[in-house]
Amino acid sequence: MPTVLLWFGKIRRVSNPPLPQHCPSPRELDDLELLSAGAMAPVLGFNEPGSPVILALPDALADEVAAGGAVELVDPEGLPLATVSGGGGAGWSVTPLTHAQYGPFRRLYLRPSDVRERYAGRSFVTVTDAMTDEQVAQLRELGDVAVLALVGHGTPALSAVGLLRATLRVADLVAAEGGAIDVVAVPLAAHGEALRAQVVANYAGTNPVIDLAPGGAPTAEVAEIVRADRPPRDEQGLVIFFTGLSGSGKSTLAQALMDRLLEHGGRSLTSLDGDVVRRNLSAGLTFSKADRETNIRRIGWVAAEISRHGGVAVCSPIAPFDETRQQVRQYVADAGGAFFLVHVATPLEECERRDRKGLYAKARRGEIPGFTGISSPYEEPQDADVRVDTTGRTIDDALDDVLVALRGAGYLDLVDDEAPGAGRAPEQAVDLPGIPTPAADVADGARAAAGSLSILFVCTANICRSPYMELRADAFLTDDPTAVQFASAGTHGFVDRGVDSTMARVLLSRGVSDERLASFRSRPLTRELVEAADLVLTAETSHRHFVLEEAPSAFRKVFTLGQFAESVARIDETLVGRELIAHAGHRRATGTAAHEVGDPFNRGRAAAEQAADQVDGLLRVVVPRLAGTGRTNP
Ligand SMILES: Nc1ncnc2c1ncn2[C@@H]1O[C@H](COP(=O)(O)OS(=O)(=O)O)[C@@H](OP(=O)(O)O)[C@H]1O
Ligand SMILES: Nc1ncnc2c1ncn2[C@@H]1O[C@H](COP(=O)(O)OP(=O)(O)O)[C@@H](O)[C@H]1O
Repeated sequence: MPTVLLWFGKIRRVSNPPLPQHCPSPRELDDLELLSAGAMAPVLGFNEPGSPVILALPDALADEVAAGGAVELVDPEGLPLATVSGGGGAGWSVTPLTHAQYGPFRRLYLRPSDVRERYAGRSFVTVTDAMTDEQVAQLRELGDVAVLALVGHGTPALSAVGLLRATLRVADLVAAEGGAIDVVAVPLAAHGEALRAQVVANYAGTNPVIDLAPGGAPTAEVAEIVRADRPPRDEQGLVIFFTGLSGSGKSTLAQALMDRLLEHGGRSLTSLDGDVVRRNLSAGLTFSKADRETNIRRIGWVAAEISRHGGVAVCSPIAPFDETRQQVRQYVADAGGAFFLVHVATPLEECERRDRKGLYAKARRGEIPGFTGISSPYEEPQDADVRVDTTGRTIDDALDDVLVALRGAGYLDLVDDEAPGAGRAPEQAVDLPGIPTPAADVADGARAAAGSLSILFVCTANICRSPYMELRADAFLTDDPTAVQFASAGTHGFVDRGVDSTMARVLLSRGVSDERLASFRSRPLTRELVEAADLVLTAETSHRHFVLEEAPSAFRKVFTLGQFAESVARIDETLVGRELIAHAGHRRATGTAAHEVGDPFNRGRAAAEQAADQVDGLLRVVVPRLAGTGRTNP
């Protein structure tokens, strides 16, 4: 009880100096909760030899614990949760003080011993994603069930709250038909299969643990919950973060982007400009390394909160340090937003030539110490979504690079707004997605050739990853070159564009002819294209969700490329072609991060080569098995 704890706390503080306090990361807080409840047994503390359950303390505190002292772990609001102490080789033991008292669905976070007692005699199942029709049917068959929703950091496909809402909805549905079904929240962070099995066993005790059929689209009853939890990219909260030297053009481009966004309408917008923030949120901070870091973290924290609520934040500080930029990226990810990094890569000489505020001249004269680029470092980002050198370019032209990249990534479509073609080359003018494709294109003779399988590859803009897949897949056909027909489209596909120039060079270097490259034209995905294909293979899970929103009934034939490769590898080798697809549709591998083919667009040649290698590896597994149909079932 809180009063008793407070009382104990006072006694201890009177007799001993207060313990140093530390607030663990979200993942560590999940681990702490399970450790405190005995849910990880035989793992009982942090940092035990060979255990993945690690607590990272700042050096001074780690030394304190290693020397036999103790540290108090507190939640983000400062409530003491536990002490860790120990040292020696056996790890750090945890002494619980209290556990979190509130938070959404707190009542579902039960101790394993209570769960074993309360739900004795039931079947146990685990979920990490919204349940599919097949899984719901399975639940109905099982009778009385306890559903363990694994909601710890990095484990579920949805947010913890999203997964619990979706699972409770299904539980209500099934319970209404008579079965007893209860949901338990288990804050198990991603630590690998062994620990997961151990934790589940601790909750289930001697009751049977039943695996639900993997994969598939969420059942219609929870589709709304899933959509709200995992909005499509163009509705997701977004942080557009410009970084670059003073005078590189960050504020100018950010302002021009804001204007476009305002003209376009439909999103709530916040500007966090470097100079403006320094006059308000960060007033009083200097340009020391520590103060710059504080400044950027503040901007990042505010921007992340904006993204949490679905807004768009446009930030334009110098942000010279990679580590701080990564922290901001993490804040935004933790808030469920998307982070889009623009490196305004105008070289120092040009920034200094512009010297709009006369600061470079002063810095050169030594009047401003620690000036970025002159006497203080700027660490070039290696992870920018787009890199723009503004030298010798108009603002509109430079901004276009940002807009094309934003659209390519599926976040915002501002390329073809109310002022079409303004300052833009004709081949960059694009149509909005969703425009129905002409029927002639759908029928497209070769694609629908009778007897041969038609495979549709899908990515975002249909100018980089999916064209690579389409043009490259033939190379893995060994016997009959007509056994399988390959095509591609984009969830936000450009209309009638060629292959991205970097990816085109990679394709050329891998033996695809100039002629084939030249004949490729990009296009947006349509429901008809999905329906006409025997199999749809997407670059990323988000594309798969997009396809399923367009054509929910197609779910047995829509996979990420990586997921299909893994499913195929598990299916008996005698199954090929259409049979293989049908089989995989019922026994699909669960999608994992390793299955994603990330977007190399605008990230340079090395990133394109890397994506190409990944795709080649997957096509090598998939294509010969699909082509098997040409041999066994001509
Ligand atoms: N020592 C030093 N180094 C760099 N910049 C300096 C410095 N002193 C003042 N200024 C002016 O402050 C603006 C940069 O502030 P930021 O908040 O964006 O910088 S940081 O991200 O915290 O490093 C920057 O504005 P921008 O030109 O808009 O980038 C400068 O005008
Ligand atoms: N293509 C371009 N994009 C952005 N700025 C440009 C471009 N060409 C010239 N400039 C000029 O460069 C300067 C950039 O200043 P600013 O946007 O304040 O940079 P920062 O915010 O990075 O310090 C402005 O005077 C702007 O007019």
